[in-house]
Amino acid sequence: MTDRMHEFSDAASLASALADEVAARLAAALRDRGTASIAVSGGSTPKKFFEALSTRDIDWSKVTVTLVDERFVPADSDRSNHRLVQTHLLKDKAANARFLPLFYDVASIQDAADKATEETAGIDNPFDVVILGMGNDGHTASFFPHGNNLAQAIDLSGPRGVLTMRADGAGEERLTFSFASLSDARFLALHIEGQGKKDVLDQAKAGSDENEMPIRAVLNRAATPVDIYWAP
Ligand SMILES: O=C(O)[C@H](O)[C@@H](O)[C@H](O)[C@H](O)COP(=O)(O)O
Repeated sequence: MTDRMHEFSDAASLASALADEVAARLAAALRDRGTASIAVSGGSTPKKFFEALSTRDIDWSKVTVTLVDERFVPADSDRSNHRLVQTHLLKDKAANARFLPLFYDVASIQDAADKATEETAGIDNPFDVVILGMGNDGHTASFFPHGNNLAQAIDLSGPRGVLTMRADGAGEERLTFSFASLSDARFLALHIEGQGKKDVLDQAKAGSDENEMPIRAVLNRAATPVDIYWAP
């Protein structure tokens, strides 16, 4: 699938432009269907974008926010993507958005994945907006190289929903939406920053082994063209 590069001079201008585009997409969904949905990634990159998006004046009360993936930690952990989104996005104008977590304090991570699948099943398909990040190892979402459930996670013939992932380099066990849940988002963005991540992207584009660099599954097989947002 073709991707579209959007390059910016700095992280602040990228954050503002991506927030404008996402707010416009969500507003269009609200106008056309009365509701809107967005799944965002965690990590360190999205903070400025989240802060900018939180100020955009749309009817957030009809927007469902969830996570592309989550570490299997409670929301009070400093490793929690829920905590990251609560701190940087779900405030200001976006304070009254509906948030659906992936982590649940249940007996096992599989029970949490099953509950997250059940709780998010009510979100209309496809997502209106999906924001992906990318690690220096070429992972995206929690599709980590050689992850124990990677083949299932990036199999587009698989079901929509949340599955578990364990992998070297992932730290905690992970909860992640499947690629089938994310691939056909109406707006599918990859948000990366720094020359190092640009080099990783170029390396991913130069090869085809998705087990080695799972971002390749998104770049090569996503149903929706990927809009890549990059700043040095
Ligand atoms: O839970 C996570 O860590 C994210 O969802 C993950 O997929 C992230 O997007 C990349 O690891 C990039 O992280 P950085 O932005 O910190 O480089």
